Amino acid sequence: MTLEPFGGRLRRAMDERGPLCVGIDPHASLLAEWGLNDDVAGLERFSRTVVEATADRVALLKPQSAFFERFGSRGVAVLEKTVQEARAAGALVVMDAKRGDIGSTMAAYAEAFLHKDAPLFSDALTVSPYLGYGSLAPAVALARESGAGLFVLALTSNPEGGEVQHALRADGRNVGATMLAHLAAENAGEGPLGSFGAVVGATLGDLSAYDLDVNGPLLAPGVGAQGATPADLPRVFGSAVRNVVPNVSRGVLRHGPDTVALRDAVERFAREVRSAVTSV
Ligand SMILES: O=c1ccn([C@@H]2O[C@H](COP(=O)(O)O)[C@@H](O)[C@H]2O)c(=O)[nH]1
Repeated sequence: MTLEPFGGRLRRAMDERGPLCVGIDPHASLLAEWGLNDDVAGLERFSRTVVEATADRVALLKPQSAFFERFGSRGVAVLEKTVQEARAAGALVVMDAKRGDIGSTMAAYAEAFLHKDAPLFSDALTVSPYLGYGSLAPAVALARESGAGLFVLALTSNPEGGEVQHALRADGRNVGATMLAHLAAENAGEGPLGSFGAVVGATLGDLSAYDLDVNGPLLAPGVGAQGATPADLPRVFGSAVRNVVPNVSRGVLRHGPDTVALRDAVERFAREVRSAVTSV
């Protein structure tokens, strides 16, 4: 069965549930805070708890692959289960694996995450365009075929990102802006929202120098532990805020393992994001 394109599914989820992405980032320190061992059983309990507490109420869940890969093949097995259970419970899943390579290898990464029969199939995948945007072509093609989406690292939330993303090209445009322009071209004519989004940090301050209107979603990490707040979103994103899905990982996860406390934290962020977005 072919899925409806990711952009349409995400738009609906954002409208119905509110535009919030909760990260599943099983840091060793969080496992300890939750009273869990830093092992595969702890990883599994942590991830299942987050899915049970949140998957029926948030638009997007974002497992951070690194924290699962840390445990080798058994960690990846937990990641597979986490994705499948989150999707079965009604959330869209963006796999945060930030893959990027030459085109022929990128095709294999795409098969791993975006082929509809892959064990790790996810509704969307984060990808790095820093081997050249064109190197992502196999992932774009397979995402279109499967009804999945991509989130391309354009302007990341970390302060070190600027040395690459703010670098000026010969035409005077910077690298981050160039990635946004590629995405606008990818999403041209798509509705209600294109499936090819950008990662743009909520921590970056005023982005009015950029054309953020890529007709696709803007995944905005940085809210919570990295210091940005929902109230910052209109100032950072301007009118593009209507397509922003802020990500919160540690800001929610630190309220676990109690399910009610996790849900309360999600509701609080969701309410604040809704009110910030509708103020524009
Ligand atoms: O620019 C980026 C891209 C991805 N991330 C990821 O988002 C979460 C943020 O976690 P917090 O605990 O809310 O800080 C994490 O998985 C990062 O790898 C990002 O922060 N910035």
